[in-house]
Amino acid sequence: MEKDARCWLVDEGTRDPSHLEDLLESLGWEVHRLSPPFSECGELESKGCEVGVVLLEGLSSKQLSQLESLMIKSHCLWLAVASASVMEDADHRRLVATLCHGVVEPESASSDLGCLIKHTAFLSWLQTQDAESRHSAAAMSSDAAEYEMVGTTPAMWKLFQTIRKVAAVDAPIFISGESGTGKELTAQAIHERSPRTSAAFHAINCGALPDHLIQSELFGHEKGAFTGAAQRKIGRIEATNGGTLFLDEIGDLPLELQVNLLRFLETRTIQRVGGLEDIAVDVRIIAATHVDLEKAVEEGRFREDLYHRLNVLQIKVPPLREHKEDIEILARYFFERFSSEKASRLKGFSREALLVMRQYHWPGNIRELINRIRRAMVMCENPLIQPEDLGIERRKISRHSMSLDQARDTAEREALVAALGRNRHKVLPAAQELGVSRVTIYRLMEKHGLSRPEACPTAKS
Ligand SMILES: Nc1ncnc2c1ncn2[C@@H]1O[C@H](COP(=O)(O)OP(=O)(O)OP(=O)(O)O)[C@@H](O)[C@H]1O
Repeated sequence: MEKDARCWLVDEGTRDPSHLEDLLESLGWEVHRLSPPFSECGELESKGCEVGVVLLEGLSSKQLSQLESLMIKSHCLWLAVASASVMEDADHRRLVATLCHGVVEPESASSDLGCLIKHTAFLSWLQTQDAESRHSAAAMSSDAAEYEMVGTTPAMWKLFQTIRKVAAVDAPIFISGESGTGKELTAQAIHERSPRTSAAFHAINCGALPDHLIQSELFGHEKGAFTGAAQRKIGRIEATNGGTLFLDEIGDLPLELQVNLLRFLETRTIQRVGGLEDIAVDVRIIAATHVDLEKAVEEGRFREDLYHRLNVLQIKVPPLREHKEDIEILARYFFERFSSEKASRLKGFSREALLVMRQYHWPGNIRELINRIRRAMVMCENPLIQPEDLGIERRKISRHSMSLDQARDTAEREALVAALGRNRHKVLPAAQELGVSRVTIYRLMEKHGLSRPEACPTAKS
């Protein structure tokens, strides 16, 4: 054992006060003692200890609760030395069950502690490495952060690349995708990267407005145009002059208004309700729907000519189940974003919660993920969010059986996607990380149907 292995030690025991310290030092550990009051111990990061040992003996309940807070705040992993009689107490039991990675009886510490602390320190080191690579993956997706869109998978890189391309031109865009996948966010990202960025971005949900209001909402009206029109009203299209108008749920636009919208797209002018004047307006239209618009055209519910006018450029936002490898990074992103709402003892997600999130089908996509995480952050009573806090019923998790080959394939694909994501889809560093050749990476990408983006989007391109 190298001498620079450092550990914390809490030992207020009534037995031989230096027994554990001597033992740890004889095993090659540099021991740093923590003594009450634990609330004054400050941050524990300074000494570079990866692991801590707590003797659960001789601590008052106040000291125990201060110690618990200290352990939650610390970044190291903890081991308990506790006798069976101490473990009969519920508070001691909870501390061990929720915050410790191992427990040994005082009598067997001399024989068992050495091995346990070595393994725990190694686990702590692995976790630090993992956190760093996740951190750098998040930093690498800073292009995405520019749109406030998170994602490191090929599906999301493709989306970011398309956003950049379509932002540069001024044609209408049609965004399709299931509810909650990020269609509005995509529209906003396009606007922000387009030459129209300094003008307004307005979003209107065509399905949320009653038919009699939507015409005046979109086109405005003149004073006295109809009963109740006491003032002239500027419509959303006119108010967006110079900018981008996002028409969500375009499939719900009544047929007569589809005619007016088509006219606007063809002439670039509008008429307010009750007005005769043609008003020139320069607005880029981005439309979206989560229903099959082609089918609506076939069934005569949507005008074919308007469909073609709107459908010049297409973007499909993938459902969350098609980029499951992003779930963990999205979950951690939203956890940070809502961290002001969380209980102070909450530290993150348990492995089981992450696993359940990966297995779940996410019919409500990213919106559902956000809602479940916010709920879990409020409801959770442990330091780590558990599957039940997320409210995902186990029966809703796909539990289809898998052969060993399928399981290997899934693991291979996940490792590949994660390595490419962490390395901005550059093959060489991903190959080095996975310990394989570039040729193998290309072969695996082909095998798993992963295409490499032509060029990664950059923040200032
Ligand atoms: N890639 C992403 N990264 C971070 N947040 C996202 C991402 N995609 C979507 N969101 C968030 O998910 C929520 C739902 O997104 P959005 O409203 O854009 O979906 P939508 O497809 O337009 O939904 P609907 O069809 O119901 O109108 C929003 O809070 C949005 O900020």
